[in-house]
Amino acid sequence: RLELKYGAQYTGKRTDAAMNKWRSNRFGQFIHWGLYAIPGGVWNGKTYNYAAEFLKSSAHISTATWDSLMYKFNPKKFNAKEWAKMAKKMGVKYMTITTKHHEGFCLWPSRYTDFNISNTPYKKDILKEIVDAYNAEGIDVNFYYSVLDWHNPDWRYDIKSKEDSIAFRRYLDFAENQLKELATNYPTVKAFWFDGTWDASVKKNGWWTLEVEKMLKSVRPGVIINSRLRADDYGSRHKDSNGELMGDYESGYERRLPDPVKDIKVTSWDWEACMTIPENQWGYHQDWSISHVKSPLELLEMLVHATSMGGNFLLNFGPKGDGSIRSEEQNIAKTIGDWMAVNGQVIYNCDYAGLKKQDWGYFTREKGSNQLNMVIFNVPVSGLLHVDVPKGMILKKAHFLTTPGQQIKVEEIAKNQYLLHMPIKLYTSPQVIVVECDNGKENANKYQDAKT
Ligand SMILES: COc1ccc([C@@H]2N[C@@H](C)[C@@H](O)[C@H]2O)cc1
Repeated sequence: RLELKYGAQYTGKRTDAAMNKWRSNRFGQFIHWGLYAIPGGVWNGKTYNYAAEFLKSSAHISTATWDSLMYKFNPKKFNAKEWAKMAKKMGVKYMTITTKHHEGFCLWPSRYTDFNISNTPYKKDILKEIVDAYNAEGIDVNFYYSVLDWHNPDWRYDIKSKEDSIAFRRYLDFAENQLKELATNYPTVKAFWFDGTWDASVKKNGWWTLEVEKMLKSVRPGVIINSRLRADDYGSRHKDSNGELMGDYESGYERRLPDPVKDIKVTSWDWEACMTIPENQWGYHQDWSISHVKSPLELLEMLVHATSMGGNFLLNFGPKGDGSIRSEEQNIAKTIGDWMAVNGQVIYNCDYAGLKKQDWGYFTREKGSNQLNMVIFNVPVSGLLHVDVPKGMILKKAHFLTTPGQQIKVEEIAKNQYLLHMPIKLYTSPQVIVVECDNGKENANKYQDAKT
């Protein structure tokens, strides 16, 4: 083991109230909103297929030209309460919003740069309106903050000269001041989601990433920091040079999920996957026909998949420049919300159940509960759901969550193996079966292994 000054500050999962709440939330809404939402991926009549929040670079737009979009930011259809109501109906328990994306434009009236909401026609502190509206719906709010900043002249991708190190040190002070401002002026913030930390300049300043983590936790005790902020003494990111996870949860799953078999080790730490609805658009893009757009059920399966592996799922919305929410996103919020209203108990406060992944779907389990949840996406033509249980676990009664009176047959077919007999019919949404189980009891070993 290496002696590290800027490595992981602790090992294992945090078990304080703030982290327990973050973990039990499970389902969150990501919001990417900034100047990039105004052009929405189109510039001088040309549509750029790359991620809309990167239009400045994909269309080779000068910083002066891009930054003048600030004078056009005046979202006439913006209504924070409507956004929050939609999110509530979708069933999210938290929301993470881009306070500042790579473009450097700040949604809050920062003292440390004029490139912020107060110098737009909108003028008002739009971040405060959003935080207050979501908190009023009982939804926790977290802040996304990009360390990478295309606007600030002191930003550096690498440190190659004395000038670079002097300028970048000014930049790090600027960023730390902004973060202190956010943690101080928005006291209900629960977590910080850092992005734009992959460049050499940041990797060479691991000390700063720990200083920021400590500062935020002193200004806002209990606040939660993602691993993506952190670099250690040797520039190792997310996990330090001893392989220990830095920050409070792993944030390496972006537009992808851990494999239920190959990546089963993620169940031993906290993690979150963030996901776009199109293949790769975080900010609003006018034309979603350029890629696959995930269906509500595709996204719902990802949420269940994440919960089944002990992780959170952060689903991204990209509001338009006028503050309205596109119909595809409204539809997804409604469809997922309808399912969550009935079945949310198999997501909220649920975790990895400790059983082997089966083809028909996912297991989840509420901490300490003797109830096993089965969420079925792929109904087998036989109607027989195979379940392998860990030694000493016994399955008893089972029923669909929505029809507790109607028993589902639980058949023990071999040692630690069961089949549940699912009525064969057309199902048009994911089915939930709850199974009463006993642990720690040895089932009579009435099955012997074949001699081979
Ligand atoms: C160079 O690759 C990327 C990919 C995505 C990002 C940003 N991270 C996501 C969470 C979005 O904010 C996206 O713009 C930045 C650089």
